[in-house]
Amino acid sequence: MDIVYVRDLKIDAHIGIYEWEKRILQKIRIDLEMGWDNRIPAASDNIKDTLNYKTAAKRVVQLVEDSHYDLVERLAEAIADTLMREFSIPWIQVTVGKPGAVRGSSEVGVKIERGDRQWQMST
Ligand SMILES: Nc1nc2c(c(=O)[nH]1)N=C([C@H](O)[C@@H](O)CO)CN2
Repeated sequence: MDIVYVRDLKIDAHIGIYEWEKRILQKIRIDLEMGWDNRIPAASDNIKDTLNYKTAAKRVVQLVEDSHYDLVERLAEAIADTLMREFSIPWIQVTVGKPGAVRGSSEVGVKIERGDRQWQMST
């Protein structure tokens, strides 16, 4: 399966389980790996045939900025669900990281995969 990806997308989010976290914005970091048949836009050279990484990234920024979840697990699920539904993505991997949340670690977070990884591209 081909992939369209967005790496190291940094967004200010309301996220966290503690009261003090609910009052502040924290930087989170997002990686997306999205399954797509890239042979079609490669043949047409037309943006309409792509999974447009700019549009997808902007949708994630909007979703994160409009949300306030406790857990990174919940946010990762919301991102996966929204992108799969709105962009007809067959398989997605979403990483949500909180840099600096744990002393001594550069980043903590979750990585989830949703959809059909065996999805076959049309021939
Ligand atoms: N698996 C998780 N563990 C923790 C989370 C989380 O969202 N998922 N969140 C926190 C706190 O919000 C922490 O980031 C504050 O520093 C702790 N563990």
